[in-house]
Amino acid sequence: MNLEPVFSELLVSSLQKWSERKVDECILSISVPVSQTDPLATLPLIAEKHQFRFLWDLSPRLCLSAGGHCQSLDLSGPKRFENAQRFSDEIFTRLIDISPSPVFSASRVLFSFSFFDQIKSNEQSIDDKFSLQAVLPKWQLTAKDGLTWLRLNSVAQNPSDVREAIERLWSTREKINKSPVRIVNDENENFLVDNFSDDWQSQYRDALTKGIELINSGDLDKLVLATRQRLLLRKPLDPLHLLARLRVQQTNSCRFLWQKNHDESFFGASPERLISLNQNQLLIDALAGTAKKGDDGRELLASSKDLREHHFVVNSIVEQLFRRGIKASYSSQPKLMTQDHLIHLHTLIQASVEEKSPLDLVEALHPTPAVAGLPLSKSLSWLRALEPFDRKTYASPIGWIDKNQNSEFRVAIRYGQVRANELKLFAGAGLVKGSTVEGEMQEVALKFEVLRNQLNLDRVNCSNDL
Ligand SMILES: C=C(O[C@@H]1C=C(C(=O)O)C=C[C@H]1O)C(=O)O
Repeated sequence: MNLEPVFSELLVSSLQKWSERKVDECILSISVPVSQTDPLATLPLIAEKHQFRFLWDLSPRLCLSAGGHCQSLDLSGPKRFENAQRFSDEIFTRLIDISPSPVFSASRVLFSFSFFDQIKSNEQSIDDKFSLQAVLPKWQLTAKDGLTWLRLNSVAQNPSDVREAIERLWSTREKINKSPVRIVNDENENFLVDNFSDDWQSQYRDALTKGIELINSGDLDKLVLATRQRLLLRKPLDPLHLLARLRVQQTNSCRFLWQKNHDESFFGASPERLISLNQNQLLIDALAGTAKKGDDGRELLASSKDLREHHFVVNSIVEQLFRRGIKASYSSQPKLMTQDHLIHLHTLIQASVEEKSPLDLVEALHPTPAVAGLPLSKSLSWLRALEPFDRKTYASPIGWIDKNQNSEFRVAIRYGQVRANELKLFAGAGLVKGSTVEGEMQEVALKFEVLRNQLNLDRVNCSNDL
């Protein structure tokens, strides 16, 4: 593969491929190598005036950032996974990939689902009511193994659209090549918090008490109740600074960002793969059972309550796969996974799949009992009743599908929602037989504390009246 592109050659081959197009509204997807750069640090340059920004950061492995919409779909309702798959399939039939590029830099459709298929009506704002957002980004920057590729997706209806796309790609490539490698480094920056409220505690305590009653009476086997902590920041927050910190603090996770516009975004550092599909290899993380890192997890591995909580998740995932004709393999004993100050029970579930569409799998698995409960539909009704807010995209699938149908979706946990200078952190804990209100309060308080520390959120004043 010749890595150094030549403008005139790119133009000629693009016009040639465009002239062979099979659909009128084709999408040109053109990619070129750029000098090594950090997609996180360079995201403001590619996103420029575009509102939409996305980050998927597994660096030092894959790191991908994206900005702007080439094509997008927002919708709500029970058929959202099917419609999302159709959207993605249609995009890739219209897409003409111009230049050969490494597999890791393939064009991707990006997806964010909300937890429920309808957002609670009292929490909807005009642009906050969708349970699926799908985007083929205008710009995509992908880095892996010391290589970085820039990609532009653009609808081309006539030859001048083709030329214009190549010129834009070329000038952005030059900007990136000329700009020094800027790593966002905010090691020492504190994000000052004017106010943060501990008022989640009393409401959460009540919800936990009711949840434990439901478990003890045998109505439910498991229920994962979540709560949120609201923080008011000194100044509006640029989530990229938070993500740069999470990259240092949460190495064992995928850092993600979905920024709808300048004011509104959500981000997080998820240790939990809902699915990863690479060729025919399917990988899933079952993650449930949490302790503070301290005794190297010996207590956690011996805790019958945590093991039960964990096995509910493993069994449910394996059963969902089996129903779809997929035979999974996994070890019968969980291992430990550490994430900064937290330690979890973890089982890697693997399978070979043939011709499965990624979003069929996401639909089958979301939400797992790691973030909802068992039996599923009863636990979802109880979550609606006991959580006095809408989860929106917390604990929901976020991810991508590439043009080869490779795909990865994470469960959006260790998560915050940003709106101007308000930040809401979300965390949840799983209840099973043997859970106590105090134990689960502590688990969630610990999750909040870890996240606040990682983000360097320093409290200036304390008040309970947010
Ligand atoms: C729901 C969350 O985490 C989930 C719940 C866990 C538990 O209850 O032990 C552990 C990992 C996650 O699957 C969260 O962190 O918000």
